[in-house]
Amino acid sequence: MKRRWIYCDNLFTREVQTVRVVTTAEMKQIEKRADETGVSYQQMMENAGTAAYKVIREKYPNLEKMVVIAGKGNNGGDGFVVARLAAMDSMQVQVILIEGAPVTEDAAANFEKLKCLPVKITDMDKAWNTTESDVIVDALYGTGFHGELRPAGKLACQYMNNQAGKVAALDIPSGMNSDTGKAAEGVTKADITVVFDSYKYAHAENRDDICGEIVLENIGIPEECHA
Ligand SMILES: NC(=O)C1=CN([C@@H]2O[C@H](COP(=O)(O)OP(=O)(O)OC[C@H]3O[C@@H](n4cnc5c(N)ncnc54)[C@H](OP(=O)(O)O)[C@@H]3O)[C@@H](O)[C@H]2O)[C@@H](O)CC1
Ligand SMILES: [K+]
Repeated sequence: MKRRWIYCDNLFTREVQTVRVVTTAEMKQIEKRADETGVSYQQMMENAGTAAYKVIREKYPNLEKMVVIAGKGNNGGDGFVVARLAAMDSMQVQVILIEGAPVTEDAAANFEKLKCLPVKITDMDKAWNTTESDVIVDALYGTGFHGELRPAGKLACQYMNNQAGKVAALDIPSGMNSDTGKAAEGVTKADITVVFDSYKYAHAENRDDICGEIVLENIGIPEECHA
């Protein structure tokens, strides 16, 4: 795998940092290597959701109500982990399924774990008025997003963008192409984006208006898997 680097000039400290940036295909290779070395896909999802939940709690310590907007892929799976941890912390949690039940094995396993917890699982029509929520977790699309938003996704992004609560995007704000940074019409505007393992090219586009604050989190992938 060809490793690419970009240089970020931190405006506050003028410190120049070197960071790793990967394509979606490279990220899949990294995850595959991690799985082969014993860090299972399920464990990576658990670590991603746990890391995101930790960041959300640190940034917004007085949370009482959370809404998770979930897609049917693995980004949605990360969102189910966040929802579970929030419910176990006695937060009021609502999960809104935008495109029905999860279709990937790992996301489906995490969805099942929600069923024994006091989590409201619903679709958009029966959702709470999320103006009452402190934080909205964008777990709709991550690196798997391509093309333009379809009607259900567009409605969900509009819903997130119109709320008073903070929007925390998992990996990539929904509607942004991971490899090109191209933003689809109606893209989610996040206050914070928690990035898993490596920056993607979308994060290097200086779209603070879409990504908000970008926080990179380790999800337990050994360093040698990136080589
Ligand atoms: N691999 C791992 O183990 C780990 C992965 N992790 C996480 O997984 C994320 C990547 O997951 P992913 O590859 O499942 O893709 P994801 O971003 O959920 O989206 C796919 C879904 O979106 C849909 N879709 C796409 N475009 C669309 C459109 N325009 N309009 C409507 N739908 C559209 C597409 O549907 P389709 O186009 O196939 O009909 C499919 O159902 C990654 O960002 C990270 O958060 C972490 O947990 C760490 C471990
Ligand atoms: K997302």
